[in-house]
Amino acid sequence: MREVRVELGERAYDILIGPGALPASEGRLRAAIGRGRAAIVADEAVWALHRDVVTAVLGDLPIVTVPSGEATKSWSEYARVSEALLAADVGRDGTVIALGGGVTGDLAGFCAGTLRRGCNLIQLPTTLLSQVDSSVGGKTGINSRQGKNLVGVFHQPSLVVIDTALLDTLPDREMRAGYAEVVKYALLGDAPFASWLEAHGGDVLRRAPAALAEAIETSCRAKARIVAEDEREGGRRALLNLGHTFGHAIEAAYGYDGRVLHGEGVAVGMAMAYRYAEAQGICDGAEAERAVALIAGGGLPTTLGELPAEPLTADGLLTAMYQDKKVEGGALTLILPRAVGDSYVAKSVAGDTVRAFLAQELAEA
Ligand SMILES: NC(=O)c1ccc[n+]([C@@H]2O[C@H](COP(=O)([O-])OP(=O)(O)OC[C@H]3O[C@@H](n4cnc5c(N)ncnc54)[C@H](O)[C@@H]3O)[C@@H](O)[C@H]2O)c1
Ligand SMILES: O=C(O)C(=O)C[C@@H](O)[C@H](O)[C@H](O)COP(=O)(O)O
Ligand SMILES: [Zn+2]
Repeated sequence: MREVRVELGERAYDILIGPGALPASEGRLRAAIGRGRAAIVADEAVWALHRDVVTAVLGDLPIVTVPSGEATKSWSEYARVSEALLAADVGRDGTVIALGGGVTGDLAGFCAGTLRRGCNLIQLPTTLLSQVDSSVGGKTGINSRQGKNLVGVFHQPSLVVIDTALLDTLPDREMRAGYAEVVKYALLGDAPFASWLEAHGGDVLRRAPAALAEAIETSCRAKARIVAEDEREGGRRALLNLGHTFGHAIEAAYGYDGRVLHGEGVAVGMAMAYRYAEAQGICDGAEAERAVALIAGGGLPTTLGELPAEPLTADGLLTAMYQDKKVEGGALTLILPRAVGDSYVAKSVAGDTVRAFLAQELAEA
């Protein structure tokens, strides 16, 4: 089994990666749970598919299932799940075990972070996206009417167990959506990884075990390094948001109804960040082209025109972008690429310039 440590002092934890990592980690899971009461919060589709392997390892714990899909990151599910955990007697010394993709992990993590002012959290991610990104780093939360992830807390897990065998049942579209976040690590700061993905991305998407484990470990190492340097996004962690200011605005415009998945919004958002940077003279055209090709090579959309028909407007998208948590002093912050494998945090980005860019993107869609 591969192991990655997130070096966060007294909140440090391990990420265990591999096919069969879940059954192989029984002892580590029991130690992480300790003596308090534990309960599982599970995506209902994942529970139906994988309950046997989970109960074989964890026994018959109280289980709270949540509906599959982004709409679950809501106030109503936050209230319902929190009440169910309290009813199951999960104490401050207790543990919430999140089983599912990023939706379940973000929601269950937020419940754990606020239940009795914070209890233990274990992440058992079951999508490629959650295995390379959302289960690590402690960002938890829900969406609000105003936008994406606007209510939440930083709450680190005490253990992350990534059983890559669980991906065998993941639909191909979800594999591609998770691959967008894999490509993100390459684009934001790892040019050799970009070259590796150009050669082996197809193997990752086909779930070839060696390529999959390599991509997941490389992604988790990249995220662990950045999170250890800047846990609460005071600076460098914002790089992990490459493509997300555009992407979150796109997701909001589609109403979180499943037509545009998070990874798909991020894919288009990253391509837009490269085109924006090229238009501003920050990034060379050939580099932007290479980045967009890497994203498209994963079977992902790179333009607004490839998304389902929806009456998007530049003003609507820009308004959503101003809900971004990176806004400072009323001005946009964007993660902008200089090249493949090199991006930086750009503050005080002029809204008018972005509006004109959005109008251009929509005109070409
Ligand atoms: N906290 C973070 O740092 C962070 C990072 C990236 C993304 N996110 C969030 O993660 C969410 C997206 O997560 P996601 O892409 O995992 O989506 P998801 O949780 O909605 O899961 C995608 C779909 O796959 C199904 N599924 C999950 N595991 C399966 C399996 N093994 N077999 C079959 N089906 C399975 C689910 O039922 C669901 O329909 C977004 O809300 C995004 O904002 C958070
Ligand atoms: O962990 C981070 O930091 C990230 O930005 C990872 C992103 O992939 C993820 O989508 C995150 O939830 C976005 O964070 P937000 O702060 O923009 O809500
Ligand atoms: Zn993301």
